[in-house]
Amino acid sequence: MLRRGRQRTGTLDAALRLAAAEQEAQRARDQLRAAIEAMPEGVVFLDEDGRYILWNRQYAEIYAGSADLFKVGELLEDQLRIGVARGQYPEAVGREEEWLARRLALLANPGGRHEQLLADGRWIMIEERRTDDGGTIGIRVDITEMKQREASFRLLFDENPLPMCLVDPESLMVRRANTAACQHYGHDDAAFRTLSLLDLHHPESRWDLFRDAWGTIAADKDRTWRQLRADGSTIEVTAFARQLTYEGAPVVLTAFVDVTERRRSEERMTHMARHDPLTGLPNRLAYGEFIVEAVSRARIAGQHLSVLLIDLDNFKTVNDTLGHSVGDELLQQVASRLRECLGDDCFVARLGGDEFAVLVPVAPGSVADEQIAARLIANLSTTAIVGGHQVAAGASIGIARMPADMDVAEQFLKNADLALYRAKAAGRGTFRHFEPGMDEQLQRRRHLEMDLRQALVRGELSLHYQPLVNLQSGRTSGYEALLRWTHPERGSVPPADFIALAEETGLIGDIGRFVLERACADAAAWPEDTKVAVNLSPAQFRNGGILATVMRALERTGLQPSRLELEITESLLMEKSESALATLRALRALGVGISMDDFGTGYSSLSYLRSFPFTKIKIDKSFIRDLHTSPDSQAIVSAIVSLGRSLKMTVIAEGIEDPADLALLLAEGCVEGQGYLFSVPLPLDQLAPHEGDAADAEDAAA
Ligand SMILES: Nc1nc2c(ncn2[C@@H]2O[C@H](COP(=O)(O)O[C@H]3[C@@H](O)[C@H](n4cnc5c(=O)[nH]c(N)nc54)O[C@@H]3COP(=O)(O)O)[C@@H](O)[C@H]2O)c(=O)[nH]1
Repeated sequence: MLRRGRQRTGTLDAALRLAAAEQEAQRARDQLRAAIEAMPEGVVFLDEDGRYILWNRQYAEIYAGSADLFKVGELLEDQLRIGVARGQYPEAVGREEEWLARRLALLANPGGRHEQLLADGRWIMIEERRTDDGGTIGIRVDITEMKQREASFRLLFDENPLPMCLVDPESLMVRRANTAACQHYGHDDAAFRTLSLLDLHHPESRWDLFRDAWGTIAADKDRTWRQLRADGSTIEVTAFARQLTYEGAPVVLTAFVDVTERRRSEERMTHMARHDPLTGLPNRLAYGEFIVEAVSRARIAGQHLSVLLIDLDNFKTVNDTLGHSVGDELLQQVASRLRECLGDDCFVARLGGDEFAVLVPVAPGSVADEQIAARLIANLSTTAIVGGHQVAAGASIGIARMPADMDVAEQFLKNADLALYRAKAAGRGTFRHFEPGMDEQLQRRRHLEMDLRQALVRGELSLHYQPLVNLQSGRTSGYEALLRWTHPERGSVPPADFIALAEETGLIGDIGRFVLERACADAAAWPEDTKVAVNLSPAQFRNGGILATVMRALERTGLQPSRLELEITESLLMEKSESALATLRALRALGVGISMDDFGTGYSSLSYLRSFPFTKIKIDKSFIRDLHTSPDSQAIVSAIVSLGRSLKMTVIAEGIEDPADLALLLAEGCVEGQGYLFSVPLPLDQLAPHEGDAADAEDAAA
């Protein structure tokens, strides 16, 4: 009884222990289930044969297409087969057995991760591991969003028209390059993967990459680099870099914008802004900048500089007579000659028009600047063939020195300009140094110019007339028209003080027209046999239109062309201008008389007499002034008178003041005379009756 009782008690205990153990196991299973249900991933437990033990709701949701068949003890392999049959795995379609074999092999050797595409488009990442009891725990993570992001990135990267690379931030090796990068650099993707960012850099600018520091680039800083293409050509790119993670590793996404063309056009624009397009020389702007820097450097270093301001003597004539294209070609040739003549240490620029400037470093006390100026003048004076014509540019040069003349850049050119003005006034083809006081003279000249511009408008210009007397008959054969300027404050301004200024400033055009029209109009009222002589300056020929001006004056006033005499000087013929000679011939053909003024003062007067058939030669007053006391002057006057007779040209002597000189001229047979002995130049309303005055003077000479 007791034994049976003990047996019963033992069985009960065992049953109780079992129940308790089962309870414990159930509690553990419940806890495990609760734990895996709380996990966001799908979780599945399989036994050592690959049969289902446990899975959570997320797992069932992922495989909703076959979850109805999930049962404890069922083989995962069977579920996979059913899933394949139901079309749950698109990657298996058409190669079902192969897919299953691969999947089961992964299941049999768990430990890694792989991805799986489901029929509804979701991507699942599977990670399987062995458990201690030989079973398997499987984790399923929905990576659909990540896969979409990756696909978008790939699309953005691969299809991007901008060249892009993924670069390893440590080694700078290119991990991937997109199609645009392959096309742009000329490397294929495989070649790219063997290159580092340094290999893309131009050897001379590799330092840029180090200087920019990769860390700085990665910190969203954009840089412009010089790089090389596969064919060796150089390009300039702006690189945009951003740090990101690619396939689980940090990379720097680098996009390159090719700025080669933009840079080139910027360089072209900068070059154009600072260079003269015609000659390629630096322009006034570049010169101004250069001189400021050079002066400040020279001041610090105690060096000396000279500015040579060059103005071409014959440019305007070439331009006006041969046309602008010849003028342009002349400027180009001058620029080449300047480059050839000057050393590398000289800076040459075209400041505009026919004005060039050279900056020359000189040793203290040296006259190297003068030697250069002389060399340039000699070179530019030699004839060149321009547009099929023989042309000598000729040049005048103004020199200013630093620090001798000043040490401020702005004053440098101004002083050279003043010196240039002096060089031109000295007859051109020469150079002059700046001298203190020049500025004051220039100011005076500018004021005079301003007043002269107003003179015509305000009616301050008028004509005086000086008789031209027939020495044999004593009759007044005509009058020379001489310009007079009466300024309200300056008073009477002599022509010698303003004619040259009018020529240089171009005002001679308007003034010359006024003189011609006034003189023709006044002469039209004189007796029919009385002529009028009008002075023409070479500048009126250079600017063209003189023929038309004369014709218009004759037409408007009705004066017979044969009653007009134009006085020209040798300087016009010295210019050897074909067009000036052609104009003279046309005027002569009209019937207008042409008189050579100041004869004997030029260098080769006789040769000019062959260039053109003058109607009259006027012996310069310098030979008449001392005629009766100078045997030399007598010989010259005698020669000119006989020359005129042989060439059938009337000879007139100007500046007759002394009756003794008149007597000698009469004895030589000089035809006409002019001078204070007969009359000073007078206003129209004070002209004496023609015949009386001259006869009186001749009586005095007898
Ligand atoms: N292009 C133009 N030039 C002109 C015009 N009007 C004048 N001029 C030129 O200016 C120069 C000075 O002229 P001006 O002061 O009028 O002197 C003239 C005469 O007054 C002077 N002269 C005349 N007789 C005597 C004399 O007996 N003695 C003496 N010392 N001087 C005298 O000579 C000047 C005339 O010279 P020329 O022209 O050579 O006959 C002068 O070069 C003028 O040509 C103008 O409208 N246009």
